[in-house]
Amino acid sequence: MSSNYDYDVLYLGGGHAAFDGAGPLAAVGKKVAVIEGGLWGGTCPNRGCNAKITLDAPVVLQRLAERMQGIVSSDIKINWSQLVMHKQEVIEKLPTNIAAGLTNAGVKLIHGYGKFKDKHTILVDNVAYTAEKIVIATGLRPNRLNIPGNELAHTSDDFMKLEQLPKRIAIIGSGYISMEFATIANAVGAEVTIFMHHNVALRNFYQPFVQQVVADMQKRGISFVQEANIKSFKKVADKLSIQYGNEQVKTVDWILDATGRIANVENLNLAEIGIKYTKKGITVNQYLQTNIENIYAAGDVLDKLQPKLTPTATFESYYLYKLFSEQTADPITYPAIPSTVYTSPRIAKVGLSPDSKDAKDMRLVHNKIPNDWYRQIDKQTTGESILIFDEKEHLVGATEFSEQAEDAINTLLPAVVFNYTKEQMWQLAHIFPSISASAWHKIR
Ligand SMILES: Cc1cc2nc3c(=O)[nH]c(=O)nc-3n(C[C@H](O)[C@H](O)[C@H](O)COP(=O)(O)OP(=O)(O)OC[C@H]3O[C@@H](n4cnc5c(N)ncnc54)[C@H](O)[C@@H]3O)c2cc1C
Ligand SMILES: NC(=O)c1ccc[n+]([C@@H]2O[C@H](COP(=O)([O-])OP(=O)(O)OC[C@H]3O[C@@H](n4cnc5c(N)ncnc54)[C@H](O)[C@@H]3O)[C@@H](O)[C@H]2O)c1
Repeated sequence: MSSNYDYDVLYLGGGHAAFDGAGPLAAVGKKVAVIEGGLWGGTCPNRGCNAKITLDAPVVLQRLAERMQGIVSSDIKINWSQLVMHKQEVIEKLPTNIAAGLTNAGVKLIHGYGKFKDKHTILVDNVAYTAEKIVIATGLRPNRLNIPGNELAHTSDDFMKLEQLPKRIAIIGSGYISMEFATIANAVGAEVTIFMHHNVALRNFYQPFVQQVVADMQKRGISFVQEANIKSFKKVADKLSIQYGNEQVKTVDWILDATGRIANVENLNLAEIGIKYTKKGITVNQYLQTNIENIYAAGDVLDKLQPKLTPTATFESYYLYKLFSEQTADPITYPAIPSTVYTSPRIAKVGLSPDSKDAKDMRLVHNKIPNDWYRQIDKQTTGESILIFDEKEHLVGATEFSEQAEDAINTLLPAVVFNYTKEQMWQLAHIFPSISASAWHKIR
């Protein structure tokens, strides 16, 4: 431990990028503090993953009942205000639990927004905290379209707190948040219109699968406006109007701006102490180290190629724990990071995409999900997967759209990350029947 500073490691921001590594680091004897201005746990538990998936749970039930129509009563209606209350009950303990976990591990918690005073000092409400190493983990915030009337639009944070679901909802953008929230709002009964920037939704996912999910959403009444070119939002009596395209107008009750998220790099005095960053986030080397030797960064706030997701933030936080506790001196080597869009059906993927250049000469196995007996038990009638094998028959990529795509892809993750041989694959005797047994049956 360094004697010159208050702490060995000080994290700025209290999301996954900080707390997943901060606890273990304190547990091995380092003096650690975390500064958080908002809720402990950051975006994922409070206004991201955990909150969103709770709102999605009755959609899954509704779809299941719809498929099992005739066997069970299919008329499942979702009570939005009860659902939002349930979501709140599920997530409201999380910040306290995360804070308690950190405190128990020996981490000092400092509440407030911090900024750099110098390269070893963070100021919170004019109180100085010094550390040998500082990790910037301040995450992202919602982008706001730079158009007249943008103050009339809302964010994903606002959506999840709505006490009543508005009747007509416009969603700007067609990325993760747009597609997931449109699915939920539509299932609850709202009339949803998605205004696309260009003509491609979920651009980082395998488009033939995305198109099938879009077609399903359209069948359920969600409208997609391509190349929307949004010009302004206006308030007209108690409604909102959207000016877009070629003098076109759409009247709605509520607008969700889901045009991406931007890095929290302002108000930290980064420029004053010379830390390099771009508008995509903080610039780091292969050790997650900024251009200032003792200052690191992790999580969504990084300018990086990896997806800005919780598993990435957790992996980076854990890497810094190992680096700071001298368990590694190696640069960070990212594993394949899986990702899911929680539409219904979902789209999930890991590793190589079927349309990538690297997959061109590989063996691609195309499966129709409804052909699998296990998916027939709840009458799944759509869904496909593509598995990609290299010349040594290692699984190097998998992508699926189906009701349980996230579980199918998750279960295949070790085969992709650890390059399992056929023999190793046979060493895994999965519980049967299960989604794991079903997914692994296809790769052995
Ligand atoms: C609606 C939504 C749904 C999502 N769903 C998923 C999902 O299903 N799966 C998935 O993997 N990912 C999902 N994500 C992404 C996931 O939430 C993020 O990748 C993850 O939270 C990143 O963690 P982080 O620690 O880097 O940043 P954050 O969790 O954003 O934490 C940063 C923290 O820093 C704090 N902070 C900022 N500035 C300061 C300052 N100056 N001083 C002190 N504190 C500061 C903020 O208050 C915040 O708590 C979702 C995101 C959103 C918005
Ligand atoms: N299931 C998950 O893992 C999950 C869910 C939600 C969010 N997230 C994370 O949060 C991030 C932010 O989500 P997001 O959906 O806001 O971002 P996104 O990058 O996924 O999508 C942004 C969308 O906005 C569009 N857009 C950009 N500028 C526009 C403009 N001027 N007019 C109209 N459309 C415009 C883009 O074309 C794109 O469709 C994601 O990238 C992801 O990292 C993950």
